[in-house]
Amino acid sequence: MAILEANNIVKVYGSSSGEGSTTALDGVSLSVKEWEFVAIMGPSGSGKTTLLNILSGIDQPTSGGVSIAGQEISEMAGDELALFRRKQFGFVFQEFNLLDSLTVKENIMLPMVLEKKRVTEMEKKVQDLAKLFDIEIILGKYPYHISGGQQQRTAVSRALVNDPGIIFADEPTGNLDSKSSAVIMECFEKIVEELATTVLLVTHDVFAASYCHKVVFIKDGKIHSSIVKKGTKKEFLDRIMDHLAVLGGRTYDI
Ligand SMILES: Nc1ncnc2c1ncn2[C@@H]1O[C@H](COP(=O)(O)OP(=O)(O)OP(=O)(O)O)[C@@H](O)[C@H]1O
Repeated sequence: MAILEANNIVKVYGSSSGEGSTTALDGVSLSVKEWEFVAIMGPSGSGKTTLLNILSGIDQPTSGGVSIAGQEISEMAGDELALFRRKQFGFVFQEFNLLDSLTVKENIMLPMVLEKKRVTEMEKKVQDLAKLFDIEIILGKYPYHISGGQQQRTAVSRALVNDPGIIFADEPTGNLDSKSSAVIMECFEKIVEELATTVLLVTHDVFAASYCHKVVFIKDGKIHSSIVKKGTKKEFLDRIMDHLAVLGGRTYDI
């Protein structure tokens, strides 16, 4: 069953008269199934972040609609959308976005505090996620005393505390070395396989994309093609590279 449906999304930045405007998305339709693990790739400026922001309700399309679990988010009012996003979505960004004044444990708990969850429930959730992502021993530390990979695993845990239906991630390995990137992508695999959550990410990183079930390629604001994983990770990585070579644009991280 599809958890996310995007229908003919158009996004124009700037004046609608056309003078100085940029058409970032030009009729994008996309369907993501429950428990699917999908990467969006494409050259710089092709519209990836714009698409992710519209699918996750951060930004509004100029036209077209997005429905999540059967609910049209483009028709929701401000407060209703904010509540829906808090309950249904988890976010992971390149920059980790942790609060330096809070410990790892407090950072993970924060979204549950906002939801006024019971302390025992919050404690259990933090312990379960910390165990799953191997960050139990750093729960009492502050973000500036842990590595980038540990910070990102903290951010991934925080994104999951309210049991979202979908995790949106924008370049989640962009600030990590190759070893930490592999660990983060294994965390996303666990999110899909063990927590039965859908993951949609934007990446320039071919290695990261090779962990996904499917890669959607975007060029000049349009869906260019998509490929589904078959065979080994290495075989999928080679096919992704072949598609990117056809797509052209900037050099990708490998
Ligand atoms: N707020 C904005 N105002 C005006 N134009 C914008 C804005 N945000 C993005 N754009 C333009 O829209 C197009 C798509 O940008 P977007 O950031 O979605 O691409 P991207 O594929 O994520 O790029 P990158 O890989 O470099 O991050 C680009 O031409 C960009 O310059």
